[in-house]
Amino acid sequence: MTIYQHFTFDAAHFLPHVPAGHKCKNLHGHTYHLTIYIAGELLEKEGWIIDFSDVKATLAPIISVLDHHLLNEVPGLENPTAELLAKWIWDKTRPLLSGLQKIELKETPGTGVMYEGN
Ligand SMILES: Nc1nc2c(c(=O)[nH]1)N=C([C@H](O)[C@H](O)COP(=O)(O)OP(=O)(O)OP(=O)(O)O)CN2
Ligand SMILES: [Zn+2]
Repeated sequence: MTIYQHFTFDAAHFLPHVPAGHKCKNLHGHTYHLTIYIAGELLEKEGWIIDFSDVKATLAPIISVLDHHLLNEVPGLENPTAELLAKWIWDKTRPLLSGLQKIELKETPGTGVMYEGN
């Protein structure tokens, strides 16, 4: 069984490696939508895979590094594309959440990335 939990955070960024004149070279912001998928066995007594509260508590310190910050200043996010941000979130979350299966990160209503660790 797989459960999921949705988070949002707001952050500014610019993309340093796009060609001159590309709009994303300018500082701008997004409301990111992050969905975390966790797979595991149903615990018989509790009737759940993991308490959603525990997932929220695990993600909180990771998201707080991003929320209302300039992503380019976060170590490891000097080129904060959606792809590299998803990988960064995965790399921070995976050691803390053993059943982590997939993350989805939407940068705009119509664009985003899915990452399963490879
Ligand atoms: N593969 C990727 N392409 C782009 C990324 C990315 O992370 N991965 N990022 C950007 C920029 O961050 C940009 O802010 C997003 O631009 P865009 O999709 O054009 O979004 P808009 O809302 O500005 O689109 P409009 O159609 O102009 O409203 C670009 N590409
Ligand atoms: Zn952007």
